[in-house]
Amino acid sequence: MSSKQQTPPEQVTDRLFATERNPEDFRFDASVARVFPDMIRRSVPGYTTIIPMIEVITEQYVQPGTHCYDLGCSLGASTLAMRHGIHHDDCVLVGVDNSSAMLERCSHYIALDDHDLPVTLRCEDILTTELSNASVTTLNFTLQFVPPEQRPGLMRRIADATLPGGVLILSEKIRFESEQEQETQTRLHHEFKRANGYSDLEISQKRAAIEKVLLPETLLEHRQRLLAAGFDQVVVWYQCFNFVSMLAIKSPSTNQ
Ligand SMILES: C[S@@+](CC[C@H](N)C(=O)[O-])C[C@H]1O[C@@H](n2cnc3c(N)ncnc32)[C@H](O)[C@@H]1O
Ligand SMILES: O=C(O)C(=O)C[C@]1(C(=O)O)C=C[C@@H](O)C=C1
Repeated sequence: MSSKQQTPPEQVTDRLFATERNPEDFRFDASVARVFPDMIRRSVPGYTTIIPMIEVITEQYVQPGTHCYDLGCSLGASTLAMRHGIHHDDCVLVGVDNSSAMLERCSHYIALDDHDLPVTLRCEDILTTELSNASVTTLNFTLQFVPPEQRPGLMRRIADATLPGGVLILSEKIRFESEQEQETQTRLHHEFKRANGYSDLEISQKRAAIEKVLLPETLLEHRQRLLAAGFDQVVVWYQCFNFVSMLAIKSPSTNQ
């Protein structure tokens, strides 16, 4: 998928939840794709730090002649960060998303990005997309939308596809064992949204819309599943309120 155009897609302010609407589960449809850069920047504390760090981490762990995957690539922000961190022209970079509305816009952003490494976009389910020979894989706020019972299988498939010395960058909204901490971190997250111009109505309607589709887990659940899947080390390299990013590493000495 590639189409060169001179102007980027219009930058639109997210007002999707600003007026009263019927309760409906959140979906990555065309209306979300249209406002997504604004929505994710104003909703996810640390997103604007995490994206450039994905470039730094990719640069550190990418291996020549390997595949790099961005699973749930949306408009390609994390894909482009990976692209800028890859300095081997024999690497293959693949972005996967099952929202055609997202991928259509993603292809424009990729065409506008002045960089030689080609990006392959697949409109596929990350649960079944082919993965192999991977040095760096990214799940930047995507696993949280996968049904929990499907998560162990996906983690195993990623770990099996990852070469010795390779990594998974996993960013997620998390929940906390302690009710008190859960309440404090949620309040601070909502304050972050308020500081970014979201009203109480927008915050509460978005909360209701994502309640059944964005299912956060604890850091311990993530860590245990990553280790059980075949990664050797899990490092939390970023946290702001209830949003974290982890690095799951396969030891260079691990035999496949
Ligand atoms: C929060 S967005 C990811 C943001 C993006 N990684 C970034 O850094 O800007 C989650 C994305 O995952 C995609 N997604 C969710 N479940 C998926 C699945 N099972 N297969 C493919 N894509 C999926 C959604 O369509 C959405 O575009
Ligand atoms: O948790 C929330 O309140 C959010 O709005 C988070 C979140 C996310 O983490 O992906 C939810 C949906 C959109 O993709 C943008 C942000």
